[in-house]
Amino acid sequence: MQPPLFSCGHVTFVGAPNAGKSTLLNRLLDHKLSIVTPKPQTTRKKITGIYHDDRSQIIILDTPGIMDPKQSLHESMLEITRRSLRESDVIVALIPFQKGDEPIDRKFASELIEQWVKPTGKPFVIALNKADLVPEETAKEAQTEIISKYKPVATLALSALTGGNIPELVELLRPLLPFDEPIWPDDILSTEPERFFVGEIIREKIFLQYGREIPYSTEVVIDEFKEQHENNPSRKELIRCSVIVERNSQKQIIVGQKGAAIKKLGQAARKEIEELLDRPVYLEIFVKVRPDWRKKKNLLKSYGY
Ligand SMILES: Nc1nc2c(ncn2[C@@H]2O[C@H](COP(=O)(O)OP(=O)(O)OP(=O)(O)O)[C@@H](O)[C@H]2O)c(=O)[nH]1
Repeated sequence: MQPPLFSCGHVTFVGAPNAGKSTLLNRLLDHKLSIVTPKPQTTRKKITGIYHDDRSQIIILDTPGIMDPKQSLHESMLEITRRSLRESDVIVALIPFQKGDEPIDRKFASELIEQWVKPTGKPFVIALNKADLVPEETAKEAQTEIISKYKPVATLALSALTGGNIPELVELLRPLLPFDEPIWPDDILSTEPERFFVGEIIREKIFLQYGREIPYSTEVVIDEFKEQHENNPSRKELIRCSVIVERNSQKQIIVGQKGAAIKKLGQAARKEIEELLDRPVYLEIFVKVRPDWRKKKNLLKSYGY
């Protein structure tokens, strides 16, 4: 008897900031890979997560949310999303339900599908996320409307937060992928290196701890990531990083009174980095002012945008 055919391919998650793309990626992988915060525009770079089961390998590209670009950083983020769409075999357009009179943002949904998804010519699924926020009847009506308007390969109402209809999404995607051997070994969850995730954890803690414009004006750069030698009694991993801000006043906020805020940041980040790496870590954080870094192409390039 022939063994069952194996499917392997690239799927891009695309949608508005805060649609729940990162939550969905983490839910599918059953692992916190992509940082999640209640603030929009948390994801700034493409995150690759690899889903495995005995019949498929789905290489998922989580992308920065689509928004009106207000500065060079946003342009670079949108270019990352465009590139991911080009690399994908299938697209999952994420449209979240919202509380209130309108169950979904119809204007944005139309822009997303007509301007971003359809021009790629790739097969697409529309996932209506946050289905836990609306009654089942509302979700069904929205699905009917979406099918007749945009003619996707399929639609599905799901909840990345509660896990509702997540296995069904995999079942929908599998037949849309090429029949192919797995590209990656089955114990690999991501192709990004450890230092990338270390930077992301620090960025997440900044998003969670500081208010207003601070998270958006901040970038994290890992300057040094060094395993300590056997003869060092603490044998801790040494991680030196820079938190880049745009103005001196922001530096003062990051540091806080007598360094209290940066100490809190360091403690929260270190705890999670140690969980990720499964070894003790010595984390040093420096704050550097780089005026208008979000508008400067050369600086953005050096930060990986
Ligand atoms: N109620 C509800 N909330 C959700 C669901 N999925 C995600 N969220 C919440 O929505 C917020 C944004 O989620 P993210 O996963 O960071 O969204 P994103 O699309 O990756 O956002 P960006 O990084 O801005 O592009 C978080 O507070 C999540 O907890 C869901 O199914 N139901």
